[in-house]
Formats: sequence, C-alpha cells, structure tokens
Amino acid sequence: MRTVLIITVSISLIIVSSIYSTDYPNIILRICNILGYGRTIPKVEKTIRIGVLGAANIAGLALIWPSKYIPTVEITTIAARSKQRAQAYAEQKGIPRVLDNYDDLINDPDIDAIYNPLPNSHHYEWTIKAIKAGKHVLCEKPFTSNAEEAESIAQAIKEQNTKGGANSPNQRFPGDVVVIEAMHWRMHPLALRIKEIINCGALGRILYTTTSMIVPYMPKDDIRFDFSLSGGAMMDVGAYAVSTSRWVSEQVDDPDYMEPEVLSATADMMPESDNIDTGMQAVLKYPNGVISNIKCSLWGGLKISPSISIVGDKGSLYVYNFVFPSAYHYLTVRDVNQTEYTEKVYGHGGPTFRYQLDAFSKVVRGEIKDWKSVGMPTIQDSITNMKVIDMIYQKSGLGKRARRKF
Ligand SMILES: NC(=O)C1=CN([C@@H]2O[C@H](COP(=O)(O)OP(=O)(O)OC[C@H]3O[C@@H](n4cnc5c(N)ncnc54)[C@H](OP(=O)(O)O)[C@@H]3O)[C@@H](O)[C@H]2O)C=CC1
Ligand SMILES: O=C1OC[C@@H](O)[C@H](O)[C@H]1O
Repeated sequence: MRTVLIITVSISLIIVSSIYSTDYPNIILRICNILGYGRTIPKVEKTIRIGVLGAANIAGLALIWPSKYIPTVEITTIAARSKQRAQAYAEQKGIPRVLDNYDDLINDPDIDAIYNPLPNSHHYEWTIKAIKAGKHVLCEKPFTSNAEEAESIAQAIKEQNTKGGANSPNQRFPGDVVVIEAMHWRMHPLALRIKEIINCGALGRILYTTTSMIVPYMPKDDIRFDFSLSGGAMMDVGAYAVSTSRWVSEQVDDPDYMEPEVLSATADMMPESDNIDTGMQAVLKYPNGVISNIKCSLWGGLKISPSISIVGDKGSLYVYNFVFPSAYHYLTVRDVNQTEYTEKVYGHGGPTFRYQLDAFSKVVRGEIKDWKSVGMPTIQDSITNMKVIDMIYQKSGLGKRARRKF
C-alpha cells in the first residue's frame, strides 16, 4: 500500500514538475530510472551479492530498483522477522532467496554485503553484527541512534579489519570492510556541483547557510514517531538537514571533525508526547564562523521544502530539492551585483540512490579509494553527524535517543 503511495506521489511530483521543466525529454528517462524500468543491464560474473535485512518500504526505491542499472551488484537474498512476509516481499520485488531470520542473513556465506534499512534503533545492532560477520554494509540514515553508537561502529570496523576485514566464508570482495551511511543525496552530481561552486570561491567566504528538509506528512503510527525505535523528525529528515548544513558550511581542512556549537534548538512536539518531535529548528555556529539555520519537519503540510541556501561575502546560492534531484531541482547562483544564473545537474538522469549504489559498489570493488571524491561519507563524517543531532536534541530539552542494548 505504502509502495503504491510512494510511486503515486513520485509520479505526480515528476509530472507536475515536468510542466515547469525545460528539459522535457529527460523526464521519461528519469521516471524509468526511479522505478527501475528500462533495458535490463547484464550483470558481470562476479557481482557483489547483497542481502536485505527486513522487508522495508524503502528498499525498493533505495536499493532494488537502482540495482537493475548497475551491472556489478545483485540483490540476492532477504530475511525478515516473519519468513512469510519476507517470501511475499521477495516474490513481489524479484529477490531470489529468502532466509529464515536476520542472523542467518548476516552469516550466510554467499552474501558479500548487507543493506540495513531497519528502524533507526536497529542500525547499530545489525550493522555491528554484519561487520563482525565479515560483510560490507550499506546502512540507512541516520547512521545510529546517537554518536556513542556510531563510535562503537568505528571501533568494530577497526577491530574487524585487524582480523581480516571482509572475510566471511565465500566473500568475493575481501579486504577492509566498507561501511557507509546511505546519505544518498551527497553522491548525486548536484551535490558535487554545489561543492565545486563553493570551493572555486564564487561565493567568497561563507557567512550564513540555511538547510531545510520539510515533508508534508507522516502518519502518527509510523516508526519515525516511536521513541523506542529512535524516532523523531530530527533523526529522520533532520539527519539530512544537518548533513547538508555541514557539507555547505565547512571550508576547513578536515571537515569530518568540524563540530558546531548549537546556539538554539526548538522542537515542534508530537501532541501528548514528551520526547518525540514532529519538527525542529536549530541555529548552529561552526568553528569557522559560519552561522547555520536548520529546519526540518515531518508535518510540514504545504511548506514542502528540501532546500539549501548559502550566503557568502561574494555571492549566494540556492538549491531547491537537493534530496531527490532526479525528480526535479534547480540551483541558482547570484553574485553581489545581483547577476544570476540557474543550473540543473541531472547527470545520467538516475536517482541519488543509483549514484549511491554505484559508488558503494566501486568502493567495495576497490575501484574508488578516495570516498570523498564521490561524496561518500566517511565513518568520522557519520559520527560527527550523529554528534550534532545529539547536541540539537540536548539543546531542545528532549535529550538524545537511547543507546540500544543487545
Ligand atoms: N534513504 C532514504 O531516502 C530513506 C531512508 N529511510 C530510512 O530507512 C529506514 C527504514 O525506513 P522505512 O523503510 O520507511 O521503514 P519500515 O516501516 O518499512 O520498516 C523497516 C523494517 O523495520 C522492521 N520494523 C518495523 N517496525 C519494527 C518494530 N516495531 N520493531 C522492530 N523492527 C521493526 C521491519 O522489518 P521486518 O520486515 O523484518 O519485519 C520493517 O520491514 C529508516 O531508518 C529510515 O530513516 C527511509 C526512507 C527513505
Ligand atoms: O529518508 C527519508 O527521506 C524522505 C523522507 O520523507 C523520509 O521520511 C525519510 O526517511
């Protein structure tokens, strides 16, 4: 039901946005790309065999459909808490193997990498278990429930790498384990173009940034509003807003470690809850002086706004829809004389998730060594993102999300 809703909303968005789009011929390609339709790309012989933890709503859009375009990966296996549910999902999505439970999946000798789209509270447990089982991991955002858990994952990666890294029995891609947080928007060429504009000095020294990730509505019973599952808008859409704020505010040597001070944070509360936010506004101050506004909401109504605004001493930049740019987006740069130009950066037309999976595959295969060159977050980057989310929660009075025991 939810998949149908996601598809309907995506198609409607694309159709509506195409009315305003001047690059009409690409729209068909872009719809097909999002839904995984089009010519079937033959797979290489030695694919990365990916196992999926849970029959998650997001797995179609973020993994299974994009995998159809990438010759080096195959979604071979799934396990869910209920085998019957996993079987139904596998049949619907064309996944050939179903295992009995999550433990069997991460210990399966014929899987090279694990996709972890479980609720936020379960990212830590199952990512750690997969690392210890010698698998590579693509873990959904936010990386963990809090920074402490993210640091434990970094430690587990180090320990596993001293014990042989990706060394599960039939592992096709041995070497250090590759673990990334699925911060997909950063691996799309639009994100890299934003960085290029900042780095070439067109905006001068960055002074202020505003990053906004506001979506219309999530039902009250969604996992995103369950505190025991590490819910809250700041954890969900807020993780993007923080990551984007850090991405555009850095301009320092080692941005992965750059922690801002949280000047203020105000939560919009879920009625009758004392720990679940439906939205959050925060003001951050980075060590390099940049002041950054963060806005996020899961109940934004008509104020939908996945946007970035950057003000520098030589110019400004505005991006609409950094997060799902293949549907529709624009980027406008304005200099101090108010001269402006607008760009669109669709790349091959595929969604952020296709870029992400391609980058993950290339890192696992050893074809990319410099993760940052493709926008891929390092583990330190994900730790810092969680630190900032923790700090915002603490400043708002809600407190950070609890560490999971297992
Ligand atoms: N990258 C992106 O654009 C997006 C990322 N996400 C992230 O992906 C993750 C999953 O989101 P989404 O697919 O919407 O989630 P779902 O509601 O589909 O839940 C995902 C899986 O979690 C398990 N699960 C659900 N409820 C519980 C529970 N109460 N206790 C334990 N396990 C439970 C289920 O596994 P099983 O099938 O085994 O029962 C379910 O299939 C989140 O972390 C979210 O932030 C989500 C949307 C977009
Ligand atoms: O990752 C996500 O992206 C889009 C949002 O609507 C969703 O809540 C979130 O999980």
